[in-house]
Amino acid sequence: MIDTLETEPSAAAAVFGEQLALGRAFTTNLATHGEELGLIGPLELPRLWTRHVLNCAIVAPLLRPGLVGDVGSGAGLPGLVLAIARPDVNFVLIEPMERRVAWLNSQVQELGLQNVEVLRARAEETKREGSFDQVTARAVSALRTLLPLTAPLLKRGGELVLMKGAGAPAEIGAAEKAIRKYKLSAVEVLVLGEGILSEETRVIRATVG
Ligand SMILES: C[S@@+](CC[C@H](N)C(=O)[O-])C[C@H]1O[C@@H](n2cnc3c(N)ncnc32)[C@H](O)[C@@H]1O
Repeated sequence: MIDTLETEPSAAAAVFGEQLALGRAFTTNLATHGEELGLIGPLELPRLWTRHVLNCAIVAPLLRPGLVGDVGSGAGLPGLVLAIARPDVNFVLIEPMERRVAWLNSQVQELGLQNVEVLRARAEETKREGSFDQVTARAVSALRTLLPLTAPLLKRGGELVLMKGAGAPAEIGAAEKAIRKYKLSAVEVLVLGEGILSEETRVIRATVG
């Protein structure tokens, strides 16, 4: 099915609230420029709104006021989408690729987002260890290799909110050593969007220290 910005309207209204027009504006920009800029594959364009934007936005209620780092933001998923949905939260989008950083900066400017800093860096080279209340990531790497990139960025008591596929429980099993090394507790898989989105979103959530 090819979706439009009107697909799944109740989920869209619930996750974006008053920010819905901005969420749609970002999606339109990404649909228009995403393929030529190498941000989104042609096969993903027909389901950009539901599978990518709404699937990211559904994570918004898990965030709390404070500073969130999004590792490997790429086209802005989930970081820019979450920054739109949660203007009460500050975000640092961490992305090493110049072209993607230029895209993220252009969207921050065009959409007038006041709560976003874009940082061109690899996560392990940011020098922002211990800075963030929460860290998000989506489609960057398997949990075992993602933890060394994300966990050190958190303050003590901070939280990882990592978007994952159906293999999330197996990823946790394979990451046991890293989970111990980074002193993660309350490691859990949350399934979001059940009965609201056509495709549910899975999140691995864990606390550090
Ligand atoms: C497959 S893309 C996913 C992008 C976006 N999160 C999404 O869900 O569409 C992976 C992104 O992670 C970035 N990346 C890879 N290694 C990284 C690292 N060590 N630190 C920060 N970002 C990294 C890449 O440049 C790329 O933009």
